[in-house]
Amino acid sequence: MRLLVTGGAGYIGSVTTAVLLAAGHDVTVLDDLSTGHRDAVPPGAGFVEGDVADAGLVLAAERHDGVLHFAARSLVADSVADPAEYWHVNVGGTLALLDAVRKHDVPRFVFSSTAAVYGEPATTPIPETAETRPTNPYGASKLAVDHLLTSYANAYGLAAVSLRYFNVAGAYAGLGERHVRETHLIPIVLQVAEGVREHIQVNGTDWPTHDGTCVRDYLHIADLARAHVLALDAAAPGRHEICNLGNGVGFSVLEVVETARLVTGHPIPAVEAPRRPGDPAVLVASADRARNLLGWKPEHPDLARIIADAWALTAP
Ligand SMILES: NC(=O)c1ccc[n+]([C@@H]2O[C@H](COP(=O)([O-])OP(=O)(O)OC[C@H]3O[C@@H](n4cnc5c(N)ncnc54)[C@H](O)[C@@H]3O)[C@@H](O)[C@H]2O)c1
Ligand SMILES: O=c1ccn([C@@H]2O[C@H](COP(=O)(O)OP(=O)(O)O[C@H]3O[C@H](CO)[C@@H](O)[C@H](O)[C@H]3O)[C@@H](O)[C@H]2O)c(=O)[nH]1
Repeated sequence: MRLLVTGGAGYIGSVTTAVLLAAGHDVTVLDDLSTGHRDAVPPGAGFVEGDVADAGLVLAAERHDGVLHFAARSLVADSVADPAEYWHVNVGGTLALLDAVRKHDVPRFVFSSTAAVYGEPATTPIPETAETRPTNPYGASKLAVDHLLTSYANAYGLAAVSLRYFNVAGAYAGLGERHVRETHLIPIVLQVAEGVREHIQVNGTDWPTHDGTCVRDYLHIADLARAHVLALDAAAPGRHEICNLGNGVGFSVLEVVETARLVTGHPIPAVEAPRRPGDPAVLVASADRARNLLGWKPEHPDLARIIADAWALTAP
């Protein structure tokens, strides 16, 4: 297929681009490089520097079979402090992109949704049928797009798939997390191991979890990327499919730090810090739907392996 990948210079978009190319697809990346890197775009993909709202220029030039939409603002705490950009980019930008998709008759649309749409879940692991009550504007903006896609599939026949990622980590094909301002747990923990930071701050030790720290479901980037290739095949006209992507096992912040100590052989000092605004206590996926609909199964569920792959790329 000929595909447009928005956000393909970012962490998840670049790895997925590499996997799509390996699967034989043609890929053009559209990215404004606001948080991504030009050199992360895999060789073999076309590159256009621009905003998602400029997608019409790319889609007008050539017929495309699908769009994979990764470009977004995606930091929970930032979205609480300054929500405007989250609504503008994540909802306004996506709406402009979908206008271009309709105008140029692009049949398939795969969207990076998130576990953050669920908020504090009533049950764990979380199925797609769980109530959606996001605890931060980031999750709310992604949920708004999920609703948008349902209506576009129903009314305009779009073949849409929302993939609700839980916490993506690790590295693949020489590509890993490389944010200028890093906020994600595993890359920060590895920066401590590397000696770039003195310690890891544990954001809250009084959460209602077994050790008082937040629990997340960490998924290998290679497994996540593969789900996108499967989603393109599963997409059906007039349907909006929603699938969680996670391993179904949760690890606390302290368990992640301890695993990273074992993997790296470094002490990784941890200090207690206040809770981070917008954080839910526990997010663990039920990914049964992805298994059944996409035929997807994680191949690298081991947390130590996920951390080791990231460490292999960053280790001094
Ligand atoms: N990292 C995770 O654990 C996680 C979990 C759930 C969902 N997601 C979603 O996955 C997607 C990718 O996340 P990531 O971690 O790779 O983030 P990232 O910041 O590394 O990548 C985002 C990319 O989009 C580009 N971009 C941002 N705004 C743009 C715009 N208006 N026009 C064009 N390009 C733009 C950035 O330059 C960057 O290259 C996001 O939609 C995010 O919400 C991530
Ligand atoms: O220095 C740090 C960094 C993080 N954390 C905690 O570690 C957990 C995981 O945090 P992080 O790695 O920042 O991921 P999340 O905030 O869970 O968000 C990620 O995972 C979500 C899905 O669960 C996605 O929607 C988001 O885009 C993605 O950033 C949270 O409890 C954080 O408060 C710390 O304690 N110290």
